[in-house]
Amino acid sequence: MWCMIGQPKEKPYMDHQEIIERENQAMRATYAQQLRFRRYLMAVTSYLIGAFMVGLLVWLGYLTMEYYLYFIGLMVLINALFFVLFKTGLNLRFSDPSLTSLQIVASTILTVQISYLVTDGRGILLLLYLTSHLFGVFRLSFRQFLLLDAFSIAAYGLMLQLLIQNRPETIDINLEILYWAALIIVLPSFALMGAYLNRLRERLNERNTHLNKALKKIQELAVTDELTGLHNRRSIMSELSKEWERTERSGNHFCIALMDLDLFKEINDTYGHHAGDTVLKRFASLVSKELRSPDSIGRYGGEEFLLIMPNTRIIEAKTVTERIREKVAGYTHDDIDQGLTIHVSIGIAEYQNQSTQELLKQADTALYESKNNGRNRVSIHTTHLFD
Ligand SMILES: Nc1nc2c(ncn2[C@@H]2O[C@H](COP(=O)(O)OP(=O)(O)OP(=O)(O)O)[C@@H](O)[C@H]2O)c(=O)[nH]1
Repeated sequence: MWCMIGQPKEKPYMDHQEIIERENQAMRATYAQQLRFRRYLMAVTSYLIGAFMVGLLVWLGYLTMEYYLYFIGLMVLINALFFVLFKTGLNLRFSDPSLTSLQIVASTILTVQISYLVTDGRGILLLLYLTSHLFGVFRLSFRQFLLLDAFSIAAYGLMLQLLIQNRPETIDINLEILYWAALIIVLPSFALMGAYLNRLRERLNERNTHLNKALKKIQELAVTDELTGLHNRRSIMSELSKEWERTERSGNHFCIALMDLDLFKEINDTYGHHAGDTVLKRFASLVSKELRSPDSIGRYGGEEFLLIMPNTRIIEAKTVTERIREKVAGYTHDDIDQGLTIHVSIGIAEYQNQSTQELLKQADTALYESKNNGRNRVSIHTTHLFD
């Protein structure tokens, strides 16, 4: 959001940019949640592959059907739990809403149990540890990864200890230690890969933030008058079109005012261009302070400004612009010259179903009248008003 001079800091309504920004945020949040759910579905797929592999062990006679059903039951339970967490949005209450660590812990516990229950073919189950840890590569920090690795290695170690204690005759101890050593070696390498991907992701995020900032700045520059900080001509004309469309739909009223600094050329000629610029900036600031939040003001030309007053009848517009005129006239630019005052001539017109061009022309005619009648005054364009 860019900041126009004189716009109140806290607005009682959301403007167009704020609405867009909020919509974007909501869209990003929805997209992130969809992405998490897609990753969860990937995890479900890897569970199914796991179920198939364990099924092969059953077929080979290394695991009883009873234990296999226990494995399938637990697998369904775990996945149903995560499904509910993602679908109800409860996952958003966790510090990591992707629940990556939790999912890896759950699948590790399941795999360790099956590793304990099989009578042979334990080596194939090592692949399940690796696939579950693969998911962490996308998400976890190096530290989180190491913690998970430590957990998995310790769980496997504990399982091994129980095997040695309870069924030493069914295992080849050297081979089992070799499996464990493989885990100890391979899992930390995943952590390194994860850390590398994390760094890449961070760099990408930084670059994105940078680009977003640059884009905002460009958008800001595209609509802002550099000198005064008000809307530039293109932007205020676009505001006028929007107000015209809004009012046409709602059947409400709005007014515009063209404001032109009086004898401004003399300021430039007498005090220099820099002093002229200072006066323009000050004028912008003075006027902005007098406006209500729905009003918009922009620099229409060199020392000419266009004010749009939504939901306003001509009598109210007259009151507002008279107040502006008085404020401007009452300000002394002592830093330029002791007691120096600048005046503004104003022409106002009310929307009466005419086109924006016609409306501008009417305000301009009224402004011309103010100039002709001695300047420092507000004139109303009255044609059509009482039709
Ligand atoms: N300092 C400065 N002067 C500007 C800028 N844009 C326009 N001007 C000057 O504004 C002056 C406008 O002069 P005129 O159009 O003759 O109008 P005026 O002197 O205000 O006389 P009236 O409008 O009849 O009261 C010109 O001298 C322009 O050079 C600007 O950005 N900075």
